[in-house]
Amino acid sequence: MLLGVIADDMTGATDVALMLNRAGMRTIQVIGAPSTGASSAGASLPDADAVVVALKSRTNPVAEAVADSLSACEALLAAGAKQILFKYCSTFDSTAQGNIGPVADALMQRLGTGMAIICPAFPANGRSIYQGYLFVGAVPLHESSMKDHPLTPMRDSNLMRLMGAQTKAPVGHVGYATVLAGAEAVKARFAALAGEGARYVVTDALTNDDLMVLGKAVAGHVLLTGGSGIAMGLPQNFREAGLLRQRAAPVSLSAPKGRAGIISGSCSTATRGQIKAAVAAGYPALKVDPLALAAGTQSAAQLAAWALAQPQDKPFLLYSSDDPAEVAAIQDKLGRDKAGETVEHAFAETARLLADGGVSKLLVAGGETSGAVVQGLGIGTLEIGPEIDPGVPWTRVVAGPDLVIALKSGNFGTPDFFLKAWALLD
Ligand SMILES: Nc1ncnc2c1ncn2[C@@H]1O[C@H](COP(=O)(O)OP(=O)(O)OP(=O)(O)O)[C@@H](O)[C@H]1O
Ligand SMILES: O=C(O)[C@@H](O)C(=O)CO
Repeated sequence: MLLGVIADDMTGATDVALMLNRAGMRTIQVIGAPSTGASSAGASLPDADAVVVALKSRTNPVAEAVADSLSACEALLAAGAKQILFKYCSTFDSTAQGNIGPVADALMQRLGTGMAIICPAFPANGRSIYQGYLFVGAVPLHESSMKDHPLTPMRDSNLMRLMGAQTKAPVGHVGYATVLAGAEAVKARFAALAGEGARYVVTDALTNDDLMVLGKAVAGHVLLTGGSGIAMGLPQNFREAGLLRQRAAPVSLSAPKGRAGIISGSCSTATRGQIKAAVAAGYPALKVDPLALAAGTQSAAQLAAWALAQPQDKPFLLYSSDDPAEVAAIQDKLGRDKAGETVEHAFAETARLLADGGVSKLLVAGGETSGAVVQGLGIGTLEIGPEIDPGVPWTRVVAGPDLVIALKSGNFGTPDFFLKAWALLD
């Protein structure tokens, strides 16, 4: 293994795995922190150029997030990783308590390094950094829909301040003019900032070319932190060092015979648009009611039975997705956590019943929903397939039931995502 990645959520993990796979690294995603009890922790990881460990550490208690990230790091190092990337969200999802700062601090200490880059930029999905401010499309992060995120509301866009609130370590900045001047200029700026005592460095990046420059500049860094964009330039470093052969990214994936379906617990604007398009295209669709689930008048068994009874010419769609006012009303009645858990639990159980019933091609929308479904299906390892849209690949289950599955971040994908994804399957 060349590169080890620790991702703080499930869909973020497939996002970065896709980025590496596209750039020519054979990448495997494993679910959960591998056990480090045994001295041979790395032996439990699959053989690949890059391994992405998908954690659920974005919003859990800080101590747990740190412990899981360190376990993952240990296993990746034991398997031979030469560089570690801590992957968080391209919208820097976190609070003043963490978990980005504390996890990065712990990894920095474990890896014995004095500096790490901070780069959530992902231009293909509209995330760019200028003067250290993170933008989502045309607006600064704190003006985007992330300002109202239920768990990690982002009310500032300045990455130096956001990171500064989560760590005691000084945070510096590499401006855009330096990035435009190339990798050597960036390296010189890193050295100057290190001399001034900086331990984290926010880097401006507006385009994929900028990410390639930054990727080159961090070739010698043992720890990187960022979104999937910063992974773009890393395979080339390994190739130039003679450690990686040229390899074409997959353009399709052969899927096992069986039914196709969609499960969506994501309530994002993007997902709701994608559901609208699927319903308009005549996909059989059933809206799941969290209140009925909580009251026991709707159940996973009923959802699965409905889905398996639908004609097979179009994928079925099970969705709890709703607009913010409806979600707020349900949260008022059930409590926010109970509402989320009720839906996630139902979808996890439904997915298990669907796989038992012959479903072999599944699209899942939403990070938390994906985590629950992957757990419900007992998936241990995923191999990365072709890109459906930036940040969202098809994957094949390697350890677990025989199926192909795509895990879509709430905010990702074009409006016809649920319609076009199937064309990439053989
Ligand atoms: N109708 C609903 N009312 C209340 N909560 C809901 C409803 N539908 C889904 N949920 C819950 O809302 C949460 C949605 O989070 P999820 O991470 O799956 O989607 P997302 O936030 O759009 O995606 P991402 O994290 O990838 O951006 C889940 O906990 C889900 O169970
Ligand atoms: O970086 C992103 O935006 C995504 O990979 C993600 O982490 C969504 O949860």
